[in-house]
Amino acid sequence: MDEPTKIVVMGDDPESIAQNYEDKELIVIYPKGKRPRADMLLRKNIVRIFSDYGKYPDIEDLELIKNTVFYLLNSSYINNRDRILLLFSKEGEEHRLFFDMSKMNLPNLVNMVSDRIKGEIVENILKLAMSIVKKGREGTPAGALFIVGDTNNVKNYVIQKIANPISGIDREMRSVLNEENFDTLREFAIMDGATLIDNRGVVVSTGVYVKNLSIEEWLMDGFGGRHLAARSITKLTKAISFAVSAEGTISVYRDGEKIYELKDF
Ligand SMILES: Nc1ncnc2c1ncn2[C@@H]1O[C@H](COP(=O)(O)OP(=O)(O)OP(=O)(O)O)[C@@H](O)[C@H]1O
Repeated sequence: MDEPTKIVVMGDDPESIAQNYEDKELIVIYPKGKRPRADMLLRKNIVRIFSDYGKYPDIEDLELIKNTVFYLLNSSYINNRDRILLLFSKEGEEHRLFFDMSKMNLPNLVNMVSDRIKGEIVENILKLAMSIVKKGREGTPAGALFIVGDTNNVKNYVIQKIANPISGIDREMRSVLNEENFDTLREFAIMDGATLIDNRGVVVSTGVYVKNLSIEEWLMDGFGGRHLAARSITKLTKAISFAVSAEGTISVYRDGEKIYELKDF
């Protein structure tokens, strides 16, 4: 086995594994409700990620591990040249998996849309979408629709349902590139309708509806309004759309096709 370039630690007790790797850089994923010990907070070679899902990795739960790797890849914690040693603790035992990312051919959303949207914008919209899944609306599930790029053209196909609620907010506070804005942006995004984001990552409108959805597609696909709108707008324009369903799935559309899906992280 080649030397790993990154070590990812997860499971019911990630810290007991992490302490065996004092001199290594680690990405430690904490399960719901587990807070880092003080000595872990002091360690500089640790990236801490908190999973709110409350699921513990099971040796058989490859779906969860796959989604964790997807998430790390699409949030740039790892890249497709890394060799990953994934360690997880389960009921006092340490299980090991080794992934050579260059051999895995995993869908990397950033690459799939790099001709249209900057990678850092994609990463942050994905993070914002995931925070909507995790936090919902006061504890109940919430959804959203982000329509990103080709904004002038997109405006021809949408209507502003209510006076644009975000227009009074400073431009800097409307940027998805600054994670400090996420609380505000999340509140606007979970309101009725879609959120338009320009190709600099600035939210330009919220509460817009995609017009003239095809009734035939609606009937044929059994799609809900949000997913049909997400798909339709990417057929009509060069925008990329991110639909966050109330069930917790994030779907990304380009040119009328779903190109990526993230769930159960
Ligand atoms: N044409 C549209 N343009 C923008 N947003 C829409 C449109 N239609 C529906 N939505 C938004 O999607 C929300 C959910 O609508 P609906 O339940 O029909 O969609 P869905 O695809 O089944 O939803 P979910 O994504 O939660 O599964 C609506 O409350 C509204 O905020």
